[in-house]
Amino acid sequence: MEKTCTVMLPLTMNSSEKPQTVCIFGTGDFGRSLGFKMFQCGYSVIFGSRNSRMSSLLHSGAEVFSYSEAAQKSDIIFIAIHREHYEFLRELTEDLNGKILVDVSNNPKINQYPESNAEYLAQLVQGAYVVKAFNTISAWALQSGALDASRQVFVCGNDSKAKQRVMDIVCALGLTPLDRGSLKAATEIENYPLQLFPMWRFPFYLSAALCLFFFIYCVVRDIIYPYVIENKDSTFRLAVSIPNRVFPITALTLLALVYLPGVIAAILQLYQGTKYRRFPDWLDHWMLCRKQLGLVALGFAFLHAIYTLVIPIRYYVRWRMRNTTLTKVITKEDDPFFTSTAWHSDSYLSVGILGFFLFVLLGITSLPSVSNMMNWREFRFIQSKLGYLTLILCTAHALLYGGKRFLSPSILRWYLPSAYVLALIIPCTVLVIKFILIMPCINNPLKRIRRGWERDSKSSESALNGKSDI
Ligand SMILES: Cc1cc2nc3c(=O)[nH]c(=O)nc-3n(C[C@H](O)[C@H](O)[C@H](O)COP(=O)(O)OP(=O)(O)OC[C@H]3O[C@@H](n4cnc5c(N)ncnc54)[C@H](O)[C@@H]3O)c2cc1C
Ligand SMILES: NC(=O)C1=CN([C@@H]2O[C@H](COP(=O)(O)OP(=O)(O)OC[C@H]3O[C@@H](n4cnc5c(N)ncnc54)[C@H](OP(=O)(O)O)[C@@H]3O)[C@@H](O)[C@H]2O)C=CC1
Ligand code: HEM
Ligand SMILES: [Fe+3]
Repeated sequence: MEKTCTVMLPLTMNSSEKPQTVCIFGTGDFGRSLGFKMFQCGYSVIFGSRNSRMSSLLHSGAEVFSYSEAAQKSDIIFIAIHREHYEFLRELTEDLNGKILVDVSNNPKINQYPESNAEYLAQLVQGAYVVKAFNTISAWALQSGALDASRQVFVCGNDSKAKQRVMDIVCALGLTPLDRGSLKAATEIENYPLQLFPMWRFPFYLSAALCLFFFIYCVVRDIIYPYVIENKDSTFRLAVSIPNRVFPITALTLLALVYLPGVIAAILQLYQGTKYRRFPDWLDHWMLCRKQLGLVALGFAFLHAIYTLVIPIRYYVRWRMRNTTLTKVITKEDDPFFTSTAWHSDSYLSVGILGFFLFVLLGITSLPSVSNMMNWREFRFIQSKLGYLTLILCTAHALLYGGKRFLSPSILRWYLPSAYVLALIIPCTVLVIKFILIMPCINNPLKRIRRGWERDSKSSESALNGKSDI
């Protein structure tokens, strides 16, 4: 669960105290916005600039000096300048000695330089304490106050006192500081705003691949097969029928893939007899993007629910109903009511609706504002226990929908079973393995491993004991 770490610090300055003076190098977009925000929050702001004339763009009360003069007036300096222009700071080494320099810079490309901008700044001005911060907050957001995106400010630096000073300022501006450790973390912090939804990439590509596969599969079975065998044009199915197969199948498969890494992890832990060995990278990454996988699955389930709503108003469905009724009337054929069929239809629909309800509940509890109100046990109860219940209900929905036809040879077309049969493979596998894992004879050793017990250390211990006995 991703919880934000909020460092609790006093937000306001004591009004009887003299306002703290901060210095900003650079009167560009970011420098001006940061200066304005700090001014609003009670700081006294001075700017260092190549041109020490007061600009009309700066807030009233701001003072502008040459870089060298400004540096002498404050012990904390924000460097709101692009990295390529840092070189002149070398000449100010004396003025900047012992000062805290806050590097706010970003680069246009990931890993553009061998070292991070903050480390480069630390090399240029050796006697200063460099802290990386604020690069994830945009100038526009600072100025407009509309911090719609993240309020998190990643901070890193080698000097803890300097870092704390910067974090105090972050808090005073109403933002959330996140301590990322030493200046070595600057590369990662600088790459962060350049990444485009990194945790969503795997779920996105996976769902696109699944959709494409099932789409082609359904086109072959439901459009090409009737055309080749009966010369029937079923292309109209491309609009609703096939999407309403592909989307729920993708949703169910993705939901199962949310719970698959958990069982693989449990099997690995049992096999290795310890929880202290790292999972392989692919499994680690998979575990970390389960939330995103789950939310993409929820999106597809929503599409299925909406497509299902329109079934009764479809021309094809109404035509078939009219046609069946007319045929029955003409042939004077009886149309008996089968309670078992009614049960079958109602039960798969009801199980689907309940599954969908729990699915939505999982989605709601993944909202930070909701998950922040829950403790760890409550969150795990919903995500893990109710999550499995969701998987059981959705799998049962598809199984019941298949009903008796499920594996009958008559539904094979060119030896291909219905798409939902394929869709059931992963969910059923996950549920069967989970069922085996929760059996006491397997669950108990697993629980012990998770509490820190190690099989190897015990066997090596007993081997040692054996040796000492000899
Ligand atoms: C709509 C939707 C929304 C979701 N939202 C969220 C969300 O907001 N946040 C979220 O985290 N997930 C979310 N998920 C994903 C999923 O529900 C959770 O990850 C859930 O907790 C998985 O349960 P589990 O029982 O499989 O795994 P877990 O119980 O988490 O773990 C499975 C196994 O891995 C082991 N394990 C896990 N981590 C470690 C570790 N670090 N070291 C050693 N062993 C470890 C456990 O001991 C256990 O054996 C969402 C899913 C859906 C469908
Ligand atoms: N804009 C944004 O939303 C964000 C910007 N940042 C970072 O903040 C820093 C400043 O960005 P931004 O304000 O947008 O950029 P601007 O181009 O608007 O401002 C850069 C400032 O650097 C100063 N400067 C010093 N030396 C030179 C030089 N040789 N040539 C040109 N300018 C020089 C100038 O100030 P003067 O004329 O007073 O000397 C100039 O105004 C960058 O490192 C950027 O990555 C980080 C997060 C968001
Ligand atoms: C509001 C809740 C739901 C309703 C009313 C509902 C209804 C239906 C209906 C009517 C069908 C048959 C479609 C057809 O005949 O073409 C169907 C099929 C199916 N549903 Fe649902 N469903 C719901 C939720 C879900 C959820 C949450 C999942 C799983 C994530 C799911 C997975 C499936 C699958 C896999 C099929 C088989 C698709 C096929 O091959 O045709 N459903 N559902
Ligand atoms: Fe989480």
